[in-house]
Amino acid sequence: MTLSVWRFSHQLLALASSLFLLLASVTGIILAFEPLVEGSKPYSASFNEQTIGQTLEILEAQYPEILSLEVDRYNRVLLEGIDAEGASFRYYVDPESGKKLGEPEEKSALFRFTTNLHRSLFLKSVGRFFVGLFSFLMCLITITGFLLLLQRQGGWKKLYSKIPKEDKSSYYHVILGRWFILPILIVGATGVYLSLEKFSLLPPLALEHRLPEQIDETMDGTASYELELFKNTPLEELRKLSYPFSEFPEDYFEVALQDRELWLHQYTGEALSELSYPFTTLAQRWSMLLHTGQGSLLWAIVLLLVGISLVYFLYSGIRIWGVRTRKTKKSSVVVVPAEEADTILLVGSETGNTFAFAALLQKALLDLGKQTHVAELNSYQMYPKAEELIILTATYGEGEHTTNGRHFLKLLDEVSQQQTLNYSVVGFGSLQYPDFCAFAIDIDKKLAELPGFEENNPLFKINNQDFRAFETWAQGWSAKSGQVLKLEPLKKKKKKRRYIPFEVIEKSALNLDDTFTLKLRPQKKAKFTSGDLAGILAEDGNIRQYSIAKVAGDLVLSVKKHEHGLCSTLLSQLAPGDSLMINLQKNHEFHLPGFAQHVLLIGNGTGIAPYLGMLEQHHSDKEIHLLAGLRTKESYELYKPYLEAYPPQTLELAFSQEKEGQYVQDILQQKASWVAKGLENEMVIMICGSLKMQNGVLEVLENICQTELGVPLSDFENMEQIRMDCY
Ligand SMILES: Cc1cc2nc3c(=O)[nH]c(=O)nc-3n(C[C@H](O)[C@H](O)[C@H](O)COP(=O)(O)O)c2cc1C
Repeated sequence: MTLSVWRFSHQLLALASSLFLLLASVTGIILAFEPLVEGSKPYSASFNEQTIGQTLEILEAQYPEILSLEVDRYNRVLLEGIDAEGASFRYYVDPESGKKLGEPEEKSALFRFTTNLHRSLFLKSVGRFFVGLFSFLMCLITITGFLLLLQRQGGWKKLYSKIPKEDKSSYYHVILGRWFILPILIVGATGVYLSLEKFSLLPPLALEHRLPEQIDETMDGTASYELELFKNTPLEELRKLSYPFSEFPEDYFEVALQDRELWLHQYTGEALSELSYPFTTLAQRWSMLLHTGQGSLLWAIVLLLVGISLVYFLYSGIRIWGVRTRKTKKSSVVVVPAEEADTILLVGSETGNTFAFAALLQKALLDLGKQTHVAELNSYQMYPKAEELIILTATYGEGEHTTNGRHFLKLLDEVSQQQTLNYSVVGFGSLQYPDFCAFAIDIDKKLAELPGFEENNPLFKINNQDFRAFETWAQGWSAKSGQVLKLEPLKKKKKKRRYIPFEVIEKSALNLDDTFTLKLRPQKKAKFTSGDLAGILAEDGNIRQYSIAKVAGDLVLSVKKHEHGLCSTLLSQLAPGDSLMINLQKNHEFHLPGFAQHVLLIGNGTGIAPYLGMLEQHHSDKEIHLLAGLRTKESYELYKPYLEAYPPQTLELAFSQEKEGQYVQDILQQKASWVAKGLENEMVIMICGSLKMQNGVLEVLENICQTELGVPLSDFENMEQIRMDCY
């Protein structure tokens, strides 16, 4: 079965039973306190291997007439009898001294009310039926959830491996799911079992004893505690012992032990009848214990946590579902039929984000007059008028296809187009997964092999739905086609951005590369750190983001002035004393992780900026190396004051426009064995700057890992040892 079927079932079942589950969870939380309250009362005894016989001897010496003796789940010994004044009594006793401990109390009104609600919703049999049904649905929800978890984690072996942090609700939904799946399944299954039993759908629990035809007439006065069974059976084995009605040998002891029931001749101790409990009785008792926690404080606490976790699952599940439905609503407003379109935009998406990118692209293509048809990968068909095919796709599982793209590779073989299609593939993935954009890579390879397809733009991979990277791809497309694709900014969440005023403290002159640095001081309380992003609103209403450094509390950024760059022009015109509004955004993935002791910072051009702050902040607690790619020696002057104030352990500079014509990749390759050793010793490598440089560096790193260590780079990516912020 496919991922989407499991997800659909999981969501549908959860939605259908959400009200019941909420009610059952809240009442379950209250009822989990019952065993805690009961267990805390001072009536429980420790039996210390005491036998039934020893207990009877102690009790018979103190109480003139005993009717029955019962040991309950809390190890409380309940004695029923008639006292010297002829009055009947029923109380807990200490089996070692025979002393009265206290009288059984009635179940509290709160627990009675809640039990009724939990068991039958106050609807008697009808209610019980629904409770049983919903308990069954809860089992199905748990099983489908587990299958989704397996899919997500990439199999059993990785079930407890790291969970990439996406949004908070999914993250904790999965974390709690891993821990509570088994207890929830137990609660659900025992709930179903107890309901079946109440509807007499299971064999009856009562045993059918039969007396033998002949009963020994002996009445020799042997004391009951002398009887063999009582002498040899520990008290903890006993559930209930009922004394004979009279002294006649036809009346017998009724003994219920943990595993069987006996009728004992009251003088000879002969077993007149002995029947073992069938499986159903034991299952009923275990179900009761596991469903209610009665008798086990530890399990009662687990049940309490199960109740709380179920409430959280409902809350987070509804949030996840809401977010997905919103995202999956494909915002493509214009519908161009496949038969009419000259441009085909096919999308592989699971949770809808890629559709949001596709919608922007479709809009931009339509603006260029291209008749753009948008569809899922699985809808691939003949496109009689198409000239161009653009594929945007995510990757799931262990580098696998999205559900809506699972037939695509097969369809490519089966459906042949009449004319040649120019194609471009854009992969959306996450570097937190070992097989980054693997599905896009597969598609790209397949198209390259098939006749009738010609590559228009090379495969482009985007990490973490990075809109800046998508813009870079669009620029590549524009350069190739000679038409400018104008993408509207991605409307992610309609979060109100908070802008904080900063004052310009310093601005360097433009260097040969048209690059300059800005030092800005917050005019209000502002929380940020090196590696975070500064969003600056340009005249066209779009926001440009810059990686920033925090140096002595000030914000430092490096900007390359582009000829037509609205934002970079605006920034280049600032002078000390001017004010600038900045929207600060946390960029956790590009912070130095706490565990890192050795760090290799790799950057080119303006991508060096965040490192200036990291060097200052972590100068004393980490060993930091910097490998920087610049055009000329003069380009270095911009960063020199910062790097001299807090110099890295080693500084390597690659100048692409000087005689030696070096790139950071070249230096990295020269240091291959040092890099490999570092990675083995938990060194963290950070990469900031152009995507071209990032791709080159990743290629060299992959090569180093394979040749020097015999492992893929993804091993280190998964350990969060590779961190990137490229654009
Ligand atoms: C369960 C799961 C598995 C994923 N597996 C991969 C993977 O193997 N490779 C990869 O590059 N990205 C992987 N991703 C990341 C997604 O492909 C990425 O977040 C993508 O942008 C999601 O797009 P969508 O919202 O359109 O589905 C995975 C994400 C999830 C939730």
